[in-house]
Amino acid sequence: MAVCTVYTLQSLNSSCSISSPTKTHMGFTQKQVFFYNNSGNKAKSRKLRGGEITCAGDTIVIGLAADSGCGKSTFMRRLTSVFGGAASPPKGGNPDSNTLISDTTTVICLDDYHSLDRTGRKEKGVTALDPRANDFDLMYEQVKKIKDGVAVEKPIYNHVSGLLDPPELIKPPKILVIEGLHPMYDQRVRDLLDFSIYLDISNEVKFAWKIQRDMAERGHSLESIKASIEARKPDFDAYIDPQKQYADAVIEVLPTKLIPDDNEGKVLRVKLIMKEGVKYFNPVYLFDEGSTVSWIPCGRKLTCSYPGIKFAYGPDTYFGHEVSVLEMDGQFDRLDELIYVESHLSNISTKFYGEITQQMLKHADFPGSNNGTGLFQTIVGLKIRDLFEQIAVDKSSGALEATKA
Ligand SMILES: Nc1ncnc2c1ncn2[C@@H]1O[C@H](COP(=O)(O)OP(=O)(O)OP(=O)(O)O)[C@@H](O)[C@H]1O
Ligand SMILES: O=C(CO)[C@H](O)[C@H](O)COP(=O)(O)O
Repeated sequence: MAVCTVYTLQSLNSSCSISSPTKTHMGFTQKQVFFYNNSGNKAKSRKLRGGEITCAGDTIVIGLAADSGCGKSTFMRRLTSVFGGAASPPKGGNPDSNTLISDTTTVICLDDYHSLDRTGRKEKGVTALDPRANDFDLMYEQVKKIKDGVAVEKPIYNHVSGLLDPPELIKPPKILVIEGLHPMYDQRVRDLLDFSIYLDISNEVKFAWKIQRDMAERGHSLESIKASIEARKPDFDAYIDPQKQYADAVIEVLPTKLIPDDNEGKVLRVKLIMKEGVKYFNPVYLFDEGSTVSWIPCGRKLTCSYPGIKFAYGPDTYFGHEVSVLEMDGQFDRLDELIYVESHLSNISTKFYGEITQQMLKHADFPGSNNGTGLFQTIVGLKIRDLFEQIAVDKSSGALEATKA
């Protein structure tokens, strides 16, 4: 019979400590243990053999990188929905907070680590994409603390005023998502990530989306949108784009190949590039793992109007890494028929038959729900849930082993 000791459990995580009486469960003498973080607050809990084990430092960290206006917010809404429950800004806090909190996830926007406000950037002649306009030391220090189970006072960059507002308290969640321009730029921050995603929107498509949003919704002129994209491009190429080489999954959005010389940017070709050999992440495949497949699903079971839909799947290399690539060109006419495509995909980490289709139907009004952007964002959301659950199981069995020692 084993009894867990302060020493074995502390060795799991330096920010844990232990107290409380002994409890017997299935012949296994186990303490009812509680962990406290370094500030003395009782931390999160998880179940272990019927006993309640509460431990700081269980937060997994996901990085999502993309340029502004490339669909990060939409992706976050899909991701938090996979975990259930609505995401909202911290209650009673700054109305211009960029943070979104749900039961399981906290999404922080890395714009909050701008070290220069809008005026400061103008005076120094740097863009927000320039590392000199961002405080990577603080970003690292705070993400590390949250990962270790310690709450932090994170700054807020106010996108309305362009100023740095007083900080807000961020408590360690189960899943912390850091989204923004530079989650993978600084090696120290990159090393804290359990999984990373890069949204790679080609220039043509980015331009079309920017026009759609900034002209229709924000009243900007076509000329000013063009000028803003041009002004950001050198820094985007220098500091943002290179991060994709580090990503575990890349969603690449390109113009369609189904319409010759298309320049409308409405029909999209989307690739999901998945790195091989990443712990807790098994790439999705179509029909047969490792084969090269081309599939036109249009016909009896999937309604397709012009220009149709084409899928492709196969192995490739990406920045010297082995990857699997799933591609979808075209768009769905009827989302309920997506189940036909879903049933031909494997390793999708769903909990029940049709879960992808259900998620897509639930958010049919989100941008990209009729094409590969929505489909692949949903799939990546499910893979993140799976990764989180696998890590939790591993940590629980690690704790159990420790208690047996
Ligand atoms: N998958 C998509 N298909 C079509 N348009 C899209 C898609 N994703 C985003 N967009 C367009 O881009 C705009 C920006 O999307 P979103 O707000 O999700 O991006 P963001 O990266 O969070 O932007 P920002 O950082 O500037 O707040 C949307 O309003 C929409 O017009
Ligand atoms: O690239 C951006 C990240 O979303 C913004 O442009 C950056 O945060 C600067 O913000 P603002 O537009 O308020 O000056």
